[in-house]
Amino acid sequence: MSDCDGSPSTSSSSSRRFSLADIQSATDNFSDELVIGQGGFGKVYKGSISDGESMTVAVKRLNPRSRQGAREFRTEIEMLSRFRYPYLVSLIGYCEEPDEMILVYEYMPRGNFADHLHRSGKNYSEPLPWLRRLRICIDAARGLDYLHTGTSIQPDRAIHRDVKSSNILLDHNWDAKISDFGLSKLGPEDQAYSHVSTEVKGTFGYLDPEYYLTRRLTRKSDVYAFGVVMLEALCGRSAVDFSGDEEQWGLAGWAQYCIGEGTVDEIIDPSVKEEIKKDCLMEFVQIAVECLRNIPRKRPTMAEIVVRLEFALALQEGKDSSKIAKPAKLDLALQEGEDSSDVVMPAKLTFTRNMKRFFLGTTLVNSDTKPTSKVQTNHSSISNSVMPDKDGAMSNNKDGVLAQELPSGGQTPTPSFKQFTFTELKSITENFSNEMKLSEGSHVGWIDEKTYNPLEFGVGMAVVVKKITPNEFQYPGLRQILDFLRECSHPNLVKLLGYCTESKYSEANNMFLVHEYMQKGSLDNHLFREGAEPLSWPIRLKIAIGAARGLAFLHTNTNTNTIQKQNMYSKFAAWDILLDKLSLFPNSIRRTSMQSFRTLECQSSM
Ligand SMILES: Nc1ncnc2c1ncn2[C@@H]1O[C@H](COP(=O)(O)OP(=O)(O)OP(=O)(O)O)[C@@H](O)[C@H]1O
Repeated sequence: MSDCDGSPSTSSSSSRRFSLADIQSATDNFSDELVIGQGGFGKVYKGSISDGESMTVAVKRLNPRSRQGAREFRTEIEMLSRFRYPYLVSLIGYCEEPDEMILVYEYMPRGNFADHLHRSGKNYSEPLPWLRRLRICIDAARGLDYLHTGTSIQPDRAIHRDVKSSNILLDHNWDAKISDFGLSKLGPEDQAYSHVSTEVKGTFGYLDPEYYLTRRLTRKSDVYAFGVVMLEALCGRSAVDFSGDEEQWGLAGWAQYCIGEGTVDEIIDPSVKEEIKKDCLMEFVQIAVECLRNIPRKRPTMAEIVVRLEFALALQEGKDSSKIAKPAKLDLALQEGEDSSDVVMPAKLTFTRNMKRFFLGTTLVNSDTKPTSKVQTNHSSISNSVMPDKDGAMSNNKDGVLAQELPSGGQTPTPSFKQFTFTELKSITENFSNEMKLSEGSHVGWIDEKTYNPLEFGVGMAVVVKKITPNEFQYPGLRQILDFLRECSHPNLVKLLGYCTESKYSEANNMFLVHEYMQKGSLDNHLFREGAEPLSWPIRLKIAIGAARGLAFLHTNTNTNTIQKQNMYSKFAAWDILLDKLSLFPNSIRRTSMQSFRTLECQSSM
């Protein structure tokens, strides 16, 4: 497991570097009147920066006496630059000068969840209704699920390590986001249940006892802490409270005792007690109890918690419980007596098949993404002169679609993707040979997993090089497409690795996308192909769950409007679901012949 406590670079492309003068001007020279919070790192100020127009921000200034500060400062920048998601607080920038370390975040006007639950702090006005508490828990669980699951472009996953109600911040609409990543740890993608031995860190009251005893940190430590947050939401008590009898000091222990004794009613926050529907309460308490299980393996995953909390919400909202399907256990393997953490969802959606649909016919949400009169609709009007040259630089032709939409200087708009040269693509696909052809416009090839450099047949990672015709990409333009694809980063979406726009070396102004190769082809092959080995029911269920997750992500998290979100696919079908080699066929041969690749891919949607 890699450790983010090293010294990651603070020069993040996605965060802005501020001067001390900028920050002083934003906070009225760190005026005490603008202090909105105080944590272990230092004071937090409300400020205002201008970036064309003025924006309210939260400014966290390291207290020079904080011993952990420098390390946490770098971890926070590293983490928040990698993981951007609606349920994680956004880092806007930072300031690093000889005696100053300052972080600048989006401002969350309703402060933290803890202050509302425990009725303290400036932001507290009146008790939060139960529905709001439930929705906040769901948002926070989504943020943690994303952190645990990783992104497909950024292969790292992470453990937050300091989940608590004061690290759940609330925006104007009461939407919740996870904050404070200073203690987080990065972990590799391929170890679902990885652990690392660390110096024990976190906050008392939320500390996973197993981690405390063994120093083995896993994602399930976050799950434990999240269970404590759920109990805080239910009981309106702090995780640690020394004001009562000794047995009540720690909320986790006390609440579990009461639940076990059947006296949970006595510890529910009186201000919400009458609001909570019985079946919702039962589901909620059951999830919390499972989060607090002694054996980390037996705790649910954050993904499962999200689904079950959504079910609890549906019950609370009065949906007829007989008509709501109780969520199937995501960890099917648990039903089969295996470790739920090792369950791999083998299904991923392909979403580049008909990209034009994602953009055409509707207006994009961002004002700067709206089609302009300069956008040409006749693809023959895109000439070589507006495409990047061999080094990716753009011409100055201001009338061209791409010239107008790519940043000046031809900087790669999506640094997470590799910009392949056409020569590299030729090398990867053995000169686009028939031997390497998967389907019309798609070739398979091999690259180095780390550098993405071409490798010889069968060595390294298999990828698909897919041709995109001008008809597909001319509207809304390359930059839009790449921005969109960068957003489409989810474990259940086929992972995009890079692209190539060297049109003058390719025929007909095509561009190319390079994405991971899903070795087992599309689902229809396995369901309908004559002679295909039947898929077992648990596998079908896993595939359905994986595909549903991919769709849910496309529907809720991409920067498109509602109509687009609901119409990502005109006809979603089995060939949009691709299967990889993981877990589906555990004994499959690692180096499969091209013939069998092609047999499986013959009806693939790529
Ligand atoms: N982006 C933000 N918008 C609004 N308020 C914020 C923001 N970030 C932090 N705060 C406020 O400042 C408080 C202190 O934040 P900080 O993350 O430094 O500490 P903490 O998590 O409460 O404690 P510790 O750092 O010791 O774990 C938060 O609880 C919150 O009330």
